[in-house]
Amino acid sequence: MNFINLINNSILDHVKALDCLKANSISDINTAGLKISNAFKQGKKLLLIGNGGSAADAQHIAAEFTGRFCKERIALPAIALTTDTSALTAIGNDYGFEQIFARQIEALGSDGDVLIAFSTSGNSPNILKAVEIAKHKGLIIIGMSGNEEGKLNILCDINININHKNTARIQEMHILIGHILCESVESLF
Ligand SMILES: O=C(CO)[C@@H](O)[C@H](O)[C@H](O)[C@H](O)COP(=O)(O)O
Ligand SMILES: [Zn+2]
Repeated sequence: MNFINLINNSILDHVKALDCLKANSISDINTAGLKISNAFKQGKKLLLIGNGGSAADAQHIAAEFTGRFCKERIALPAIALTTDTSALTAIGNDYGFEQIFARQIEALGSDGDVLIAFSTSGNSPNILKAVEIAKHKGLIIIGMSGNEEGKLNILCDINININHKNTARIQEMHILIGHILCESVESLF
């Protein structure tokens, strides 16, 4: 008994997801980096949302901007809306789980801010509600998804879609894209 087959299959699957990213998303990642840089240069901020592993991705990328990624530069304003347990539990309890991000965006989002919405299914109701209100408030929406048929795809200004069946592999591409965005934006500050 060993895990060798599982390990080989996971690596092969990861490479397939990487090929898909390379073939389809380079221009969109470039546009996303420029939009985030321009927003920061205009004094706007970046908000990030996601569920489960993608909540961790949202926090991870926000921290790269407020802290630093590869070089010394000014602190950049990025906030993950996945971290405030009081807000998440109060909004979830009083308005429903679908509203946990939407309500925070209503409170904190402004015209010209950027929202990164991570959702591997592209169909999580709390993500879709958040994107709806963000659109209404004039935020620029970058969707990171993984299901060609997800509803998120058509709601975003920039849609970075990893066409793959496996949630973990999609998330691995999302964190790579997140790091590339950090390095691209950081190079301009
Ligand atoms: O990390 C993982 C799987 O790798 C899970 O926690 C996963 O993020 C959760 O099932 C999420 O609820 C999935 O949501 P979404 O990506 O479809 O919006
Ligand atoms: Zn996971």
